[in-house]
Amino acid sequence: MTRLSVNLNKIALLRNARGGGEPDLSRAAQACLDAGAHGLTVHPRPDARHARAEDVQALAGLCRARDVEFNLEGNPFAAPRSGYPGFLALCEQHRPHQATLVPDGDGQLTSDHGFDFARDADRLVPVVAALRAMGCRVSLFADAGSDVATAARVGADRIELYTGPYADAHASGNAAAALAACRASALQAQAAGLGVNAGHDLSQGNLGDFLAGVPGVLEVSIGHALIGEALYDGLAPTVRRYRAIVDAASA
Ligand SMILES: CC(=O)[C@@H](O)[C@H](O)COP(=O)(O)O
Ligand SMILES: NCC(=O)COP(=O)(O)O
Repeated sequence: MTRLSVNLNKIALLRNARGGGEPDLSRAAQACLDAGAHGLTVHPRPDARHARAEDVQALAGLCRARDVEFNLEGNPFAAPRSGYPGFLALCEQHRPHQATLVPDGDGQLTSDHGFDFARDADRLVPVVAALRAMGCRVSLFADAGSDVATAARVGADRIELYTGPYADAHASGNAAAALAACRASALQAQAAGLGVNAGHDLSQGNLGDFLAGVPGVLEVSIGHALIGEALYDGLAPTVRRYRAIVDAASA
């Protein structure tokens, strides 16, 4: 069964544009859960452009109260700074159910690659161990075609396949090769004992084909397209449509 985690970064981005409290992240979170989202995701960035440390606290509490998964994303190697205590500190304070590690540079517009496992494996080992000791499931952002089995050797529970290239290929009408690469990496990860999540630029237009082509995806985290589509159709109806897609793929 594939679970839907709604990423709320873009609600926070809109709120921050005016510096006040609207749109209210907790209200949006409640609406997503009421409409059937299985969990919530945020990816606070060190520049605090969208989700912030106080949002992490609020959403962690809400997810605990609603007994749903809270997925916190971030780069464990990014330096703490004013307003961003660092990814491990956020996990230590708020204990997300899942910590998804993403190797973003500080200045990146958005996530655009997974870990280089040959280079990063050694320094991931203590980080993964520390997060697991906090009780977090650990997922590592991974490119299709990378050496995903290494994620098991560093102690991770899951990988999250970076689906940006698949989404781009789907938009240009020729997703077969990108989908085959995701499928091969998912099978490789599963053979190594890892669970497989997926995310980035998934949308109502490409999600069904993705789930039909990649077996056993446990969770998709979706934000940018979902929040954009919700501008036209409303947040609750949009979440319900995503739920229908993941439910159909899981049937
Ligand atoms: C890991 C991933 O693909 C998402 O977290 C994505 O990075 C969303 O972040 P932004 O909303 O900052 O683009
Ligand atoms: N992990 C991916 C995520 O949380 C959402 O990515 P996007 O849908 O905002 O591109």
